[in-house]
Amino acid sequence: MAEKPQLVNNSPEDTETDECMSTYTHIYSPDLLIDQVAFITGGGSGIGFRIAEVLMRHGCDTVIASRNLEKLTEAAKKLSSTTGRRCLPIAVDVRQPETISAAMDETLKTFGRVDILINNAAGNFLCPATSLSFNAFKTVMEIDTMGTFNTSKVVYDKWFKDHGGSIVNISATLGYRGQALQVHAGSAKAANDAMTRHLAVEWGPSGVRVNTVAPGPISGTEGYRRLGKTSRVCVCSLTVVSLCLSFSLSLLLFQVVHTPSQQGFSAASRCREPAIRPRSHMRFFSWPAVRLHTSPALYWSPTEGRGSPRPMTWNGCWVLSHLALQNYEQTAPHTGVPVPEDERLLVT
Ligand SMILES: CC/C=C\C/C=C\C/C=C\C/C=C\C/C=C\C/C=C\C=C\C(=O)SCCNC(=O)CCNC(=O)[C@H](O)C(C)(C)COP(=O)(O)OP(=O)(O)OC[C@H]1O[C@@H](n2cnc3c(N)ncnc32)[C@H](O)[C@@H]1OP(=O)(O)O
Ligand SMILES: NC(=O)C1=CN([C@@H]2O[C@H](COP(=O)(O)OP(=O)(O)OC[C@H]3O[C@@H](n4cnc5c(N)ncnc54)[C@H](OP(=O)(O)O)[C@@H]3O)[C@@H](O)[C@H]2O)C=CC1
Repeated sequence: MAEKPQLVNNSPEDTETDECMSTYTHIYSPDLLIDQVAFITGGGSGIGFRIAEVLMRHGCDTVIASRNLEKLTEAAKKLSSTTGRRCLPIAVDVRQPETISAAMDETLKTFGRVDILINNAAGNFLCPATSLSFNAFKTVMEIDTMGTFNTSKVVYDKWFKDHGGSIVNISATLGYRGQALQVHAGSAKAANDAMTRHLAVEWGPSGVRVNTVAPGPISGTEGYRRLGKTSRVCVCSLTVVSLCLSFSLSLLLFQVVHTPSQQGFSAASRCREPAIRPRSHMRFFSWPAVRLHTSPALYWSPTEGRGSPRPMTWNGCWVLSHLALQNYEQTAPHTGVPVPEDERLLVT
């Protein structure tokens, strides 16, 4: 009889810095992305850095692209020495399509292919609308929204159009209900969410999947630091914050590798209770709350439907990610063993 599939629960340590994790437990095969190539904007820090690390730990080579080449070079060294995979740092301003175009040329020359695009680069700061200059609003729209379009279009034209691929846009939940001091970032991310749906429909026939992951506040990141102490207390008052940069791990891998068709997966959350402990997340995300939609976009919205956003704990992300995978794939990660419907929420 096949061994009963179980999810492991080995959380990595929390960290406040852009260092690779000192230990790592694979929940999927280490070879899952072997010899694939990911182009990650903003991959030199924060969430983008962690995404690069996780993909590389599964056999992927990466390009990390942003404005600060010194920072990228440092990050690439850390990533390569920890994972044994290649990481190419390239200076890019996503507001300037010609820099992205040159970066793609360099990527194809070095690696010969691109399989995954992570649109993670963004800019944000807290500012009330009344104090926000026209240029400040425009700057955030240009980095977050134009930047996402620019990069997607260049990568599509130069490679995905003929070879297919997977685009994952890093969004944010702050615009779902409206947050003070965030009209610029909320508007930009909302536009990106719409862009995700449109491009998924248009480019699906070329074998390109376009999805969104929308995190709530993630501690240990620049975005989180920029909230400032007072705002952090407002946002996090009920929750023990823990780093969950690794949220990207299983969910992104699941998305980029396992979603078989143009139609993606929508994990629309409806949180009705304090979601602090993993068990809450289990109920919260239990079937059929995690459900398949015909929408091509994936929205992981751990704070949607709540009065105020709260940081997702690592364990919550862990559970959510596995639920997403299990419910969609109906197989256990790593083993491929089919998961009986009544046993899909196993967590050890
Ligand atoms: C009473 C209420 C109490 C509490 C509030 C409660 C809740 C808080 C609200 C919501 C929080 C809820 C959840 C949020 C949780 C987490 C965050 C979620 C999402 C995070 C999204 C992110 O994107 S995080 C990414 C963070 N990292 C970065 O931003 C790094 C990159 N950033 C930059 O490079 C710069 O900061 C930049 C974005 C400004 C771009 O740089 P550059 O191109 O060089 O532009 P500049 O020339 O410097 O500036 C352009 C114009 O913008 C104006 N500006 C710049 N900074 C500010 C600022 N801090 N405040 C206001 N305006 C600013 C600048 O002056 C320029 O405008 P001019 O008119 O002067 O030209
Ligand atoms: N932190 C959080 O709590 C949350 C974050 N997010 C999203 O996660 C993503 C990462 O944020 P986080 O890790 O916090 O922040 P970081 O500041 O670490 O990441 C943003 C990255 O974008 C790059 N970048 C900024 N502007 C440009 C540009 N014009 N061209 C190219 N690259 C650029 C920066 O590098 P460089 O300076 O070298 O250009 C930086 O590496 C963002 O999309 C953010 O909106 C969403 C919800 C919550």
